[in-house]
Amino acid sequence: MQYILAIDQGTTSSRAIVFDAQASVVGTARQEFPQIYPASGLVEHDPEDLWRTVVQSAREAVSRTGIDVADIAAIGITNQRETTLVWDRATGKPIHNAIVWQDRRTAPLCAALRDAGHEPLISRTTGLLLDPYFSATKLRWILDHVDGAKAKAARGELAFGTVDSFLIWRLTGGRVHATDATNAARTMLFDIRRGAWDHDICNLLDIHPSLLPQVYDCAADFGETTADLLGRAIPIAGVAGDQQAAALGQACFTPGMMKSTYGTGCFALLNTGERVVESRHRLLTTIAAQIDGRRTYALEGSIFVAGAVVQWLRDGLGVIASAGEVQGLAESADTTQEVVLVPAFTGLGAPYWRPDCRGAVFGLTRSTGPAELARAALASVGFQTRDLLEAMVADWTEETGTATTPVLRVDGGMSASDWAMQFLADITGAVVDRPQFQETTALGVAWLAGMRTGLYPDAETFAKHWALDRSFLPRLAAEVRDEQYRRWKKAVAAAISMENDG
Ligand SMILES: Nc1ncnc2c1ncn2[C@@H]1O[C@H](COP(=O)(O)OP(=O)(O)O)[C@@H](O)[C@H]1O
Ligand SMILES: O=P(O)(O)OC[C@H](O)CO
Repeated sequence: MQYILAIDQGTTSSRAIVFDAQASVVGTARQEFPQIYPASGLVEHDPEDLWRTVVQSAREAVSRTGIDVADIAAIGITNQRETTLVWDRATGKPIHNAIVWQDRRTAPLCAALRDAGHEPLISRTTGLLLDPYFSATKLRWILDHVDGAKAKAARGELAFGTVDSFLIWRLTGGRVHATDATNAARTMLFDIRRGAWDHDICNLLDIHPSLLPQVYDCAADFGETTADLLGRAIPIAGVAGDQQAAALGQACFTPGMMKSTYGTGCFALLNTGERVVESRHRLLTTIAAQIDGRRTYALEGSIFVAGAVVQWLRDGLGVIASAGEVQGLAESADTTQEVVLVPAFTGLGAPYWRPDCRGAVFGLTRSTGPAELARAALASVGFQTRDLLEAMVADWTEETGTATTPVLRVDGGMSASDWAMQFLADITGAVVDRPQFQETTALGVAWLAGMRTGLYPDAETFAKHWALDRSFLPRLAAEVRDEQYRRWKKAVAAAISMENDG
């Protein structure tokens, strides 16, 4: 028993990685799947695409390594969070496409709940804000819009879950309906202090308790896969939302440590240890991990569009053929043009929380071209991170009484761009550390599963594996940095002022 199979079901692709006993990668496989955009602000995934790509990539990763399946000690599952599925318990078939975390269709319901004065209870209990980002209102939407769903839910015939739950259900042949505390913390139905579903919020949203999965530690017994999937039953021993898993993979085990992941979106997590820090600056409070029944917490800043802006340059504008080309194009930009791009394609996340805001570009001239747009696109990710970092430092300083800017441990597809990472350091004034090993999300959940099965060591020993690839130091003078940031804030304010204005 010397391998761990990590499944990373992300927003744009499903990945499977086999790790050996030293937590080194011995095999990987990845499959993309289609994004479904039914209308502006709406994003769905076909659940069968999620399932198919997970199974295929797991099989491919295992067969590429040539290892004996009997040597896989356990599986770890990490996933895009908040994305909401409801399936029929009898057939295992979802009753609607998965509604993806980016989807804004429940903005009116969130606004109605806010107007009715429910936000304080929800924030205090769940650590979240009333935003369509989270699962609860998406679940309500499915129950309200699928014929017969409410009656079936009342009869206990339906199951709700985030992607981890759906995968666990399918992998175990419908025997286990479970999730872990980090995923539960993203539903807006979970009391993060008590570590239990909150009856008041469930009642408020009319969510029948039979819909909800059992909530376990991140390293726990989540059942065994059916033998037909990989040739042998394998225990599922670790589960965590992908951003929490990345924080573990980045070895952010100590309060004050921070990671920032640049995938489709950007998610920055600051470890606050056992403290539940209530943000005064519109960040989220979330469960960072639950191990041996002990919960640790994080402050989180969530940005909906990071690498997705590069995808837009590639697929929407067609100015690059692959994501890797964006840096060269950005470097060729005329730097005297001060183009600012606010990529609010699916609204603005932290700290603005404006689901109805849409993107905008400022400073266009007759000679603005693809290079200037590419530069502005990469820069927008740095500016958005500064928004988060300012809020985080303020919250953490108020909590601890010490003002320090944390080092940013970065990862995710976009962190491959040296230009973007240097700009990030320049505009935030923070040191940006990129590790050698980039699959931190898979590594984090592999650690949970491996620790549970006795293959991997405790956190402290595991943290020693973290190795630096490159450190980006801030080079801009503070006045220049602040002037550029001031223009960004003006651009965001202008984009917000256009909200609902066509
Ligand atoms: N060299 C690069 N420069 C900038 N962005 C990149 C680069 N390579 C990938 N990306 C972006 O990173 C994202 C993919 O990162 P990944 O961590 O795989 O995301 P996810 O888990 O959300 O699917 C894509 O949005 C892509 O545009
Ligand atoms: O799949 P990713 O890497 O885009 O992460 C998505 C987040 O979990 C959404 O909260």
